[in-house]
Amino acid sequence: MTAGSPVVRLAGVTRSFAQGGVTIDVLRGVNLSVRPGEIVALLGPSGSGKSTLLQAIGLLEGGFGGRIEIAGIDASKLGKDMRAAVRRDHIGFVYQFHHLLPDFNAIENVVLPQLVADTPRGDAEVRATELLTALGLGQRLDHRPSQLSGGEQQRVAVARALANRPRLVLADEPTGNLDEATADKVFQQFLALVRGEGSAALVATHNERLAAAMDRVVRLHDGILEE
Ligand SMILES: Nc1ncnc2c1ncn2[C@@H]1O[C@H](COP(=O)(O)OP(=O)(O)OP(=O)(O)O)[C@@H](O)[C@H]1O
Repeated sequence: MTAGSPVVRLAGVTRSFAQGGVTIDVLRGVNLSVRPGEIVALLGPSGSGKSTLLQAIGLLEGGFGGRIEIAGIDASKLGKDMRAAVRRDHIGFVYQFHHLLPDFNAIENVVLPQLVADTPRGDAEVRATELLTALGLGQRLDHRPSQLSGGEQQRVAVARALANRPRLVLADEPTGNLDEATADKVFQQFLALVRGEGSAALVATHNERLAAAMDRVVRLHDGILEE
């Protein structure tokens, strides 16, 4: 990938689901470019296909039409293993519910994805400690998820998403599960950290106020993306 080339480039991305003999066209030709370091809000009503679009970009499933490029790699025609490799090397995920491993403490949850990416354990622990400390969790490193508040759990999930220095962070309602005050605080920390790391991000949200804090807003409407 050359310096200025997009982290994500979608051209004519489609996705349909067959349900009880009826086909719903959820994505009907989505075009999108995200530049390195750019933080983009993905707005759209419930059921408009935001999660489906993040799944396309996250290379989690097949079944999409059109072209999906991640970090200059045409992922549309890759098999499952190659898609997993692109995902591991370039993408971090934050979900509405944290999906942390319950039997592992905060630092281990942030170390594990780095071990999967062949980072030596010592380096992975240093990185995890730095990220968690930057998120205000320096005193919570050895707490398991059940010993953390909802906001703290989401911050561990943010640290985990950034652990492998992804070029792209995909976030699906990352603070949708938190009360408003906590959501605002966690979201500001998320934005500051992503900006500091220089990662690009695409953040699905219903929240216009959070969207306004990002660099650009795109909206899904009738299966098409509008600026
Ligand atoms: N695996 C599936 N099989 C059938 N239909 C699906 C499947 N996944 C999603 N859909 C349908 O696709 C549409 C878009 O769903 P999606 O979850 O992407 O919307 P969303 O914008 O993320 O919604 P929300 O904001 O409520 O999370 C919905 O009508 C949903 O029912």
